[in-house]
Amino acid sequence: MGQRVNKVDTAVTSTGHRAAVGDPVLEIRNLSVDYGYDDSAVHALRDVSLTLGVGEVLGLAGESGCGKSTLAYAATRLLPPPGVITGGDVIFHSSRDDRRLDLFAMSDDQLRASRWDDMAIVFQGAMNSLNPVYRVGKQLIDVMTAHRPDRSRGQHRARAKELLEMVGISPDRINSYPHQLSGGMRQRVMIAMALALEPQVVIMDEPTTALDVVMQRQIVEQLVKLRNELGFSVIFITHDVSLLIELADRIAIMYAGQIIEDATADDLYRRPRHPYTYGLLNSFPPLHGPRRELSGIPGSPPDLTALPAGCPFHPRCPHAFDPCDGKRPELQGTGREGEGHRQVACFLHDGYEVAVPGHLAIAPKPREKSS
Ligand SMILES: Nc1ncnc2c1ncn2[C@@H]1O[C@H](COP(=O)(O)OP(=O)(O)OP(=O)(O)O)[C@@H](O)[C@H]1O
Repeated sequence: MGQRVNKVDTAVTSTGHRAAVGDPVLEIRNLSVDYGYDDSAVHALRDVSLTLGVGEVLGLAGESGCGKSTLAYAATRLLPPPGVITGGDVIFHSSRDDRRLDLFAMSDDQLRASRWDDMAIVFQGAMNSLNPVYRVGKQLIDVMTAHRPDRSRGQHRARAKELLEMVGISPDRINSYPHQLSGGMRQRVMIAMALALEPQVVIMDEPTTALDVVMQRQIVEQLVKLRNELGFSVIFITHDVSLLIELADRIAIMYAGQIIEDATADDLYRRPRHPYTYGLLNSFPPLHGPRRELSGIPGSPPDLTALPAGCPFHPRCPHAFDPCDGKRPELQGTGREGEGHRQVACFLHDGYEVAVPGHLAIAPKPREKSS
């Protein structure tokens, strides 16, 4: 039924993560978004570039307010006012039929046809967006009927049952109303809905945040299983980087509207390069391994209407030195052997490694602040 991963080399690492970033399915290039205009504009995204590979699970993490949801809304052209896209492109490459879609150049009709079919989105609090007066089966069938009017209701009903089963819900729940399902089950229904038309990209914004840890874990495991079976690509947004270490192939860390580090999940976990990544890893308890003391990140993110000069993290950074308050570091490769993919926006990254207690013992080599 679903498309299988057969186009890309998806080498699986010892931890089960896929290592390769295959052909791109979604390219976000230099995307910038403001809320409002002029001096009071909130610069929610600044020059964000991110590529999602075919079959890849890309995690996007960062503190609240760093722009994760804005990225999801803007990249799918669902940004509500007063959000304004001030620059950039989003390109979708269909690996099924070699279509290349420039999302910002598409008409509304083209966008409507592409949504759910090419890209599906599960937004924050989606489980509460099921219509309480309709049975879940009807809601699944309605989405499919709108996009596949040539198929019979019987076919859609059979597919709805299959989808429920795929996400771990008994197919006889097709006649249940949303209030008859637990929060976890409602969230699974939303995932089933997102997968109904076999999209190539699924964007999930904090899909498990409202659920307890056990349920979160089950849903994440299910998602990985489905991705392995069906081969879709995922952008998974969360503030919980520990969850991403378990789930994602690659993780991009956002701070103040920018990507500040982008690396495979293994690399990010073992060798975080950006001091903010280090702080973030040290703010959440690991799902596995020994307990450790969590220190968090002192201070708070900057006001996005008046960003500090230089690196936006420098006022909170314990390692800030000369260039940090004057020049904005670019997101760039580290140039290190074996780190072909990793990118980091930090003046320290060259020849510098930080260690996260409880994550990995690499001796930190902090540089002295120059006087
Ligand atoms: N409608 C709006 N008007 C003005 N500013 C907004 C609006 N929506 C979001 N913002 C601002 O844009 C920035 C990015 O918000 P966004 O919701 O994208 O962050 P986030 O990382 O997804 O946060 P969270 O994890 O809390 O969902 C924040 O500073 C937020 O205050």
